[in-house]
Amino acid sequence: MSQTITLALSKGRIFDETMPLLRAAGIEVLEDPEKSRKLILPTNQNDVRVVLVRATDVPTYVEHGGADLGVTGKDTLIEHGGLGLYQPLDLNIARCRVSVAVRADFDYASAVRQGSRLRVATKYTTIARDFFAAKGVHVDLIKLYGSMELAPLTGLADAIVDLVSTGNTLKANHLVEVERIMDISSRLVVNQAALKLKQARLRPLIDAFAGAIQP
Ligand SMILES: Nc1ncnc2c1ncn2[C@@H]1O[C@H](COP(=O)(O)OP(=O)(O)OP(=O)(O)O)[C@@H](O)[C@H]1O
Ligand SMILES: O=P(O)(O)OC[C@H]1O[C@H](OP(=O)(O)OP(=O)(O)O)[C@H](O)[C@@H]1O
Repeated sequence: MSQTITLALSKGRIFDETMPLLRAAGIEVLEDPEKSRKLILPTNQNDVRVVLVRATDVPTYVEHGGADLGVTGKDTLIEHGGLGLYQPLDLNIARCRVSVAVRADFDYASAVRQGSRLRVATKYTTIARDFFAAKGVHVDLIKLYGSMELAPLTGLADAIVDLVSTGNTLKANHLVEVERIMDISSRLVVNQAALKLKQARLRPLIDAFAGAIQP
């Protein structure tokens, strides 16, 4: 295993919110991912590079050693399963929640009370399955990869399970949040083999991240 450290990040909020933590570890990314088409970005440290991957692919890259470490949402981590990943830190960034939402004119409480079978569209099938199973609500899950808010508006589903932060997306689509399933933030994930083999470089990095986490 080479001694280069590879950090997997997704463009957008995870990249942006990870930058202050990297700076605390003395690392500056030398190119702006919004301006460059490069997928491997150099840093001011010769032995550290950042690879840009889809948010849902971060755990996969780290699990299989395509990256030594990465930053990923708890939502993504649960859906991935987290197998083979060391998860030393909750970075307290990209905070939001996973919720159930329905059309404002859909009576969710009485559907649940009456034991109706609910059609639920979501990208988060593991979280949704576990949540409704624990409540004893029967659901037909419809897997989507984005724009979940559209599903109740088009008759595809009765409800969605999706991320909510300000609530603006729900509001803009005339949906209401009816249950909060869990709070979400992003975690540092580390390849277990890399942690052993590159300890000398990774430990101080993890410690610097830990020291820079905002409450
Ligand atoms: N509105 C939000 N506010 C705060 N955090 C969020 C919000 N939306 C998503 N997140 C968090 O940021 C992570 C990355 O979200 P992002 O929107 O960048 O990727 P994505 O579009 O969900 O993933 P992919 O491109 O792989 O489908 C999510 O997994 C979640 O933990
Ligand atoms: O409650 P709000 O503050 O409106 O945030 C919630 C929205 O944020 C996320 O989408 P995002 O903006 O990341 O778009 P994307 O999933 O298409 O990347 C999520 O999928 C919701 O749609």
